Order: sequence, then structure tokens, then C-alpha cells
Amino acid sequence: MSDASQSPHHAGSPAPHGADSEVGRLRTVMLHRPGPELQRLTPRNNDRLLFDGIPWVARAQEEHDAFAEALRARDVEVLYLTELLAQTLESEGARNQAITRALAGLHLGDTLRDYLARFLREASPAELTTYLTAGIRNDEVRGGFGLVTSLLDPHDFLVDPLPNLLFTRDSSVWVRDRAAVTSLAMPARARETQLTQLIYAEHPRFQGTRTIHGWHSEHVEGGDVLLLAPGVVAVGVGERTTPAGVERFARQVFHADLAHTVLAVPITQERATMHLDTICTLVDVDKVVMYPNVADTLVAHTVTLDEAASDDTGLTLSVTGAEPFLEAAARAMGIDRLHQIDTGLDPVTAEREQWDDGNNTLALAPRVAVAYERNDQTNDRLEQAGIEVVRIAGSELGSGRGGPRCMSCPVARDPLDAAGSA
Ligand SMILES: NC(=[NH2+])NCCC[C@H](N)C(=O)O
Repeated sequence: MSDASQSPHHAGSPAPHGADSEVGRLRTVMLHRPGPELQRLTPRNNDRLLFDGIPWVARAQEEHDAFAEALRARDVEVLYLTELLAQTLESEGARNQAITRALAGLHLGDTLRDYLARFLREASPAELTTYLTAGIRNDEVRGGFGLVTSLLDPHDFLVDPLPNLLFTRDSSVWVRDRAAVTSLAMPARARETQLTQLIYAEHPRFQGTRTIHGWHSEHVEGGDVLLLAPGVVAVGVGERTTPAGVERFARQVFHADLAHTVLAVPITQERATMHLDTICTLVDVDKVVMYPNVADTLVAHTVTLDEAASDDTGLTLSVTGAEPFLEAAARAMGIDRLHQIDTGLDPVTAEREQWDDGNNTLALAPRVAVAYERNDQTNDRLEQAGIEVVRIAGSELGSGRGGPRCMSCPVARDPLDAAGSA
């Protein structure tokens, strides 16, 4: 395994990029501070744009700043997606790629596309970043008038806003030293990975980073990917990640020797359980916080490489039948038991707190996790189990249905040492 022997980070030197678990000491994280893209949400478009309400943007920003502060207070380096993007767009090549991709939609027509391309080429990196993330509405354009402009509604988007950028978890995920650029299933989010791909490919900080997967590949979303232990990756398969997506992902992590086992975990295809991390996250090397209403029924197929049948012409995967998730996970992780902490005592509380992302915790280290403060019961139970809970407010942030884990992409975690992973 490529970086299992990486030495822990020392103050002063940048942490090597990558993560081999969900709970190794968090060093660097990529966030997105909510911005003008959220101002685009209206009662007419919020469903399509995957928000359950219209957030109060100033308050969402305050809540997000407090989240970032809580991370910095624990010595976590916070990178902002839009800052990385603006720096990336300093390069002429990156700008051209970003513009071409953003205007590739078939709804524009040549007259408007040509106008917008010229307009965006004149924009500064910071302005271009705003156009790419907050989008462009028909009535905001001052040229390129023609058939398409006249026939579209003034409020139609020519470039869609990306309010779900807030959930940086989904558009890329690090597996050991590789960044996986994902492929998002919902049309409202598809363009996000054009931006993460560009950042990893062109930003000087990520020079030399090797990537896997990619936005043209079968659908896999980062919220479905859990690094259970070094070499063991669980992937939820449901509304977002497809069966073909997990197969492609497994092939790539095996090919690059990033893992020895992938667990494919079917989850109900509905909004409340859109990603595996909405029902289960790790808070210690051998503890998950998990939605009790599914705990008994959650299963996994264990996928490994059939070494004997694989050769240079292709990898052959070996796949088991469905087994209880916690058992399959513990076996793959090489531990006796993966302990489960519940979201709330009774089914109704559990359902309420699951909806409000009670299961969606972000581990800062083994037994230290960030969680929304509103989920009292889940947080009490985490504390009873010996987990330190770093509580953050999320009344506005939560309206997009995502918690601390969804809102963060760990770029560097300390590798788990042998003691930690055993
Ligand atoms: N990893 C997660 N659970 N992300 C939550 C994403 C929420 C977002 N509104 C969506 O529907 O895509």
C-alpha cells in the first residue's frame, strides 16, 4: 500500500495529502462557505436544486464560519473550495476548460454560447469563480440577444447555480494518496465535479496528485464512500451511487492498490437515505453511529480481487452474497466487532434525528466528532459511549439536508498506525 508508512505530520510542514480512514487525526479539510449560489434558491426551484427550504443565507454563513472555527481551533487547516478555484483559474488553460465545460449545455444555442464565452473570458478569476458557482440568469446577460434569449424565460438559468457545493464531501473523496473525482447522479449537481477535477488537475498545491474515477464515469458520490479502515472501503448503493458505479470504483481502488476490500452496501433509494453517510458514520476505529431503524437490515456484499483470475488484460472481482453489514465490516476490518451507537432511543426520535443528520458526524480523531447540536439524543448517546462531541449550530445549513460530514472533504488525515487500526 503506497502511503501506509507515511510519518505523522509535524507542525510547520504541510500535511501530506490523503486519508486511509474516517477517523485518523484530521489535518486539512476542504469546505465551501455558503455564498451567492444560495441566494438563487426560490420556492419554485428549491426542489430541483435539492434544498428542502430557502436558507437564510447570512445565518448559514455565520453557522458555517463557526464550523470552520471549530475545526481551526483543533489545528485543522481549512481550505475553501472557491479560493482554490479562483487560484486555479489564474491559469489560462484552466479558465478555457472551465468556460467550455460550463457552456456545453444544449440549451444555449450558438449565439448565446459565443457571447457568454467571450464575456467569461474577460472576467477576473474571482468573477469567473462567482459565475461558475452562482450561475448566470437570462435577465442578467447584456448581449448575445437572439432567438434563445427571446424564447427563454427571463428567470431561466443559462448557467445553473450550484447551491450543493456546500456539501464538498460528495464531489471528491481521497482514498490514500489519490483524489477520486466523483460522478454525481443528480442533474443539479453534475457540474460540481467539473470544478473539483480542475482544482486537482491544475492548482499548484495539488501538482502531481494522481486521481481516480472522474466525472465521466459511472455514478459514485462521496457521501456513499466510507473509509472503514486502511484498505477497507464501504460504498453505499442507492439513490446516488449506482451498482455499476461501485463496480467501477472497486476496480479502480484494487488496480491502484488502495484497498483490499470494498463493501457494497445497498441503501433505500429515497431522500432521507440518499447517501450511506446519512445513516452511518465512524466515530472511532471500531465504532459507528448508526440509524437504528436500518441497523438490523443493512447488508453488504464483500468485493475482493480474485488474484488468480486477474491478469494484465483485466481484473476479476469476487463478490459474496449479502451478509449483515456490521459483521461483514468487522471481518474486513480485522476486528472482533464494529460497535454501533444509536441515533435516539425510540423510533420516532431516531427518525427525526436521522433526518436532521444526527448520524452525519465528522471525526476529527478517534473518539472526537463534530455533530449538529440539535440532535440531543444522538449526541448524548455518543457521549455516553465515550465520544467527545464538538457541537455546531446547523439550523440554516441543514436545510440542504447535510451535516458536518457532508460539508467537509478531508484532504489530509494522519494514517492510522498499527495500534489504531487493530
Ligand atoms: N454526503 C451527503 N449526505 N451529502 C448531502 C447532500 C445534500 C444535497 N442537498 C443533495 O441532495 O445532494
